[in-house]
Amino acid sequence: MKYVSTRGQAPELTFEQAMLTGLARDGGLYVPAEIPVMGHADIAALAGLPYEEVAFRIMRPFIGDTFTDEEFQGIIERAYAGFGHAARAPLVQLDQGHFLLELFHGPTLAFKDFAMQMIGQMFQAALARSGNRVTIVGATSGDTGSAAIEAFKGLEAVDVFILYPHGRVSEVQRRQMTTPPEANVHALAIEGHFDDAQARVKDMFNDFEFRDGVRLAGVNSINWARVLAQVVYYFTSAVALGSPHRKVSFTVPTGNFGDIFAGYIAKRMGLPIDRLVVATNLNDILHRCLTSADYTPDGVIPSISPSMDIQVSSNFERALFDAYGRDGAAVAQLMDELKAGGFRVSQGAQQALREHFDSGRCDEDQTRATIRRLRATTGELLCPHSAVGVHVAEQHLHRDVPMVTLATAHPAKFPDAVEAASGIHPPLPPRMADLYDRPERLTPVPNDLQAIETLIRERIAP
Ligand SMILES: Cc1ncc(COP(=O)(O)O)c(C=O)c1O
Ligand SMILES: N[C@@H](CCOP(=O)(O)O)C(=O)O
Repeated sequence: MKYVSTRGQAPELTFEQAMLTGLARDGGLYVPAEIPVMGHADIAALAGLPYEEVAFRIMRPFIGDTFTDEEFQGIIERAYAGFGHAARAPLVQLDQGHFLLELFHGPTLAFKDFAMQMIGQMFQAALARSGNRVTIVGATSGDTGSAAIEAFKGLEAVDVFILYPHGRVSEVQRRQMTTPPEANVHALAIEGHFDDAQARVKDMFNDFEFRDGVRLAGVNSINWARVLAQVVYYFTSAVALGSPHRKVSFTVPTGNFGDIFAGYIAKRMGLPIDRLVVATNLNDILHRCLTSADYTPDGVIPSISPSMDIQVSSNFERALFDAYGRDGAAVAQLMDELKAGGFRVSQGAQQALREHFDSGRCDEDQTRATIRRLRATTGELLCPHSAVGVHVAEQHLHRDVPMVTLATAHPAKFPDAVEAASGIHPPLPPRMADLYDRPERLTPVPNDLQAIETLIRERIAP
């Protein structure tokens, strides 16, 4: 299995190289050269299997000879051992034909744990074999950062630097990043919003002297391995609802387009997914683009679903690559236009996107009303991101096709917003009950590439 860049100018890599490389050297994102397709019988055979076994069968064709079967099984077992639910990703029925996929039973209470725990294990195994050290740099609007710190804290061969937008993550998210005492963890509070943090991370990858000097690695969803691990729960949930004998649709609270892109990969692999519905908050650039073809960021608006306060949606580039017939030059051109302000998707590419994706938007009042109503009617207490998903899903229900909405975070990560909407203060699980008492450690940084690179160099100096 080879991986190619969405901008067509970087060398093809193996899975292991793509995982450790992060961003391609031409600024693009790695994707598999070909998507392996699973037959009807192979998908049917997933019914009733433990999550770990499904994960093995789905991911195995993508990893080539990076790990033996035995090593890979061990990695998967260790990755999911710390999850607080035997099913790992349980399905709950909300209404006739509408289901919620709870993805918040991992160690940091968000869907990011599904991929980050896997990546942590895979990095450890690969680095132990090579004897190399890496410097991980990540951008977060709250959840990627805490999941990455949880997965990499205390590892000998890794320093992990997480840039989060100062004052724009929830207190629980911030404390999850700033309270781990391990010396290899560095929480950096950047002046600006998530798009600034993500842009600086990409700048660091595009500064080859810095990148090679510190052996930079990335754990944002620019890393293909992140997307791959998220493909698995589309299969477990669809099969539980009758696939491959029956079609299923998904609604995904979306920001950086990584999670929904994993659903698209599941569909390309043969899972009979009918619609993939992009659910956005006020930062609705993806909804606007899918409906009007215009992709022009117009400033991030802070919302009560802060993890989705994103206007430059990194993985949309992967979807555009396919929509433009895998024409790297066309994607590179669009990304240049984006740097200059924005771009328009061609008619053909928009049509190609709309073959798979629908979209919708949920404002702040609708988010609060959905949290309140779902608590009253189903007993389910939603986080604001999941509420955005449920609201949009409700506009896309079809009688004959079950809809699965992804519940991407635990309500206790956003207690103030949830309490304001529902009157209920969601408690943290007992293992985190002292989160508010633990000392915090963070470094404020300006939105300035040189300053951030200097700080990282100083911190990792022997
Ligand atoms: C809780 C939550 N929901 C939804 C999203 C959006 O996911 P994606 O960025 O993969 O579109 C995020 C951030 O990524 C998140 O943290
Ligand atoms: N919402 C994310 C933003 C980063 O997304 P990623 O999937 O590219 O890591 C977060 O919580 O940090």
